[in-house]
Amino acid sequence: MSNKEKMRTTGYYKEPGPKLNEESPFKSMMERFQFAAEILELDEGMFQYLANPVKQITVSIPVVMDSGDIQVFEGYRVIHDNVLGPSKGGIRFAPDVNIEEVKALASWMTWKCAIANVPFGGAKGGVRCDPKKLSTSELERLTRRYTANMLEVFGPDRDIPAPDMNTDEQIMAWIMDTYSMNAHKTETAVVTGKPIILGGSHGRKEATGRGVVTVTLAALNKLGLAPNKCRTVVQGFGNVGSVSAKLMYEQGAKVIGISDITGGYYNKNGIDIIDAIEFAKNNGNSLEGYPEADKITNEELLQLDCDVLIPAAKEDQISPRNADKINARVIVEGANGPVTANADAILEGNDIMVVPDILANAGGVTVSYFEWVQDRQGYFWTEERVNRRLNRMMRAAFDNLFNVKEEHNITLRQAAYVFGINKVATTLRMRGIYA
Ligand SMILES: NC(=O)C1=CN([C@@H]2O[C@H](COP(=O)(O)OP(=O)(O)OC[C@H]3O[C@@H](n4cnc5c(N)ncnc54)[C@H](O)[C@@H]3O)[C@@H](O)[C@H]2O)C=CC1
Ligand SMILES: O=C(O)CCC(=O)C(=O)O
Repeated sequence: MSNKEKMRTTGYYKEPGPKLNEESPFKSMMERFQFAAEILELDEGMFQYLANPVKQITVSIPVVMDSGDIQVFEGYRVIHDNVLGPSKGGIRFAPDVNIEEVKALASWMTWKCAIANVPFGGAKGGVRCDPKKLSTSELERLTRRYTANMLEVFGPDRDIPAPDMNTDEQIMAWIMDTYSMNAHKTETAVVTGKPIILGGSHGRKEATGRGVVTVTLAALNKLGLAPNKCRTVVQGFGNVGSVSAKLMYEQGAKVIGISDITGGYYNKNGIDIIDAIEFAKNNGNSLEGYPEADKITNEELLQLDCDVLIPAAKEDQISPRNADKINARVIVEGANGPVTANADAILEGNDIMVVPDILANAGGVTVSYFEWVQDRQGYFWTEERVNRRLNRMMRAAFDNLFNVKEEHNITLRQAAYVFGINKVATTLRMRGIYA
């Protein structure tokens, strides 16, 4: 049976047709998985094992709102796999998050942890809510109730959440506290991305953006481009985007475009990113009204003529709809899933190198691993040590995948899936779970 047929039997593969959502992250993930499975000649049992998450949990989260009314939210946690170790992955709060999206994000975490060489499986969580419409105390009650519903799932040796879109160190602190109250002891290692005072790690907040820039520099080196000659565009100005923009700026790159949910901001002479970060900080974390650049749309931003494009907002931003209009030499995926699977070939055909998400944004989970190690040892590292080790691990991961790419004559994304899936499959065979 071909892998395509196997996917049909599990319902994962859908023939292209009018009902198909061509920009579904889960579909993108499965198409790339299928390609790698064929190269690796995975047998059917292994294919089925790795295609299916080990656990999918959906919970109802009743919250007493400030008005006194009860509102019920839906929350998810998907454990894709725990073969390499306890499962690991962020939690996002967003109005449109759903179980299919969380399933894709959880399996990306599995391959990402394998590539980053950290001893974790993959998981992801989400709560369907609009955090901007919640007061701080509503957000706290929501987070604590979600955590209470996940007490049997989370645990420092079982499943360890972290921040993702619209979640931050305060939310991680509430998760840690709720879990600890129920465990009757302080359990810092149950979650990463915490405030430093609660056992967080130096450098975790900046880690994802820092890792993005490490692999960007490695990619530019392969292309023979000097960072200080590169016009850079960054989509998204949250945790990942703002740090990536700042570190590229500090490398001497001219950052000509930045953006957030309010739109794009373009200045052909380059934007002072330190100034833009300060502006957003004093403007409710928003770039709206940023005076030092022209306002453009997010769509126009993605099509700017540049050397480096870092999509660091959300999934499905570059698809066949606009892939042909991308004018970059290299795309470095700060976000998870910003390029859809059916845009890959268009970008490749236009000779645009793509550094895939499961490599490019692995700096976050790498420093989360450092945080977990520090919490368990009760011994904390300096920021300099964290950054040095992060840089070394990201560079090693890039070089490793570049070798796989050259060996098989495939793209860096295909190399990432081939390496990640092969590592998990090999471990699984050795553990004997599959026997
Ligand atoms: N925070 C982390 O450590 C990691 C995050 N990621 C991924 O990076 C991406 C961004 O995450 P964070 O920076 O943590 O989120 P965040 O919530 O801090 O920032 C998201 C940013 O994207 C902007 N945005 C949202 N929708 C947009 C749109 N349609 N167009 C343009 N901008 C838009 C928001 O305004 C905000 O500036 C997500 O895909 C996330 O899964 C990946 C690895 C780790
Ligand atoms: O830091 C972590 O554990 C996971 C971060 C995350 O959710 C991701 O890499 O997508």
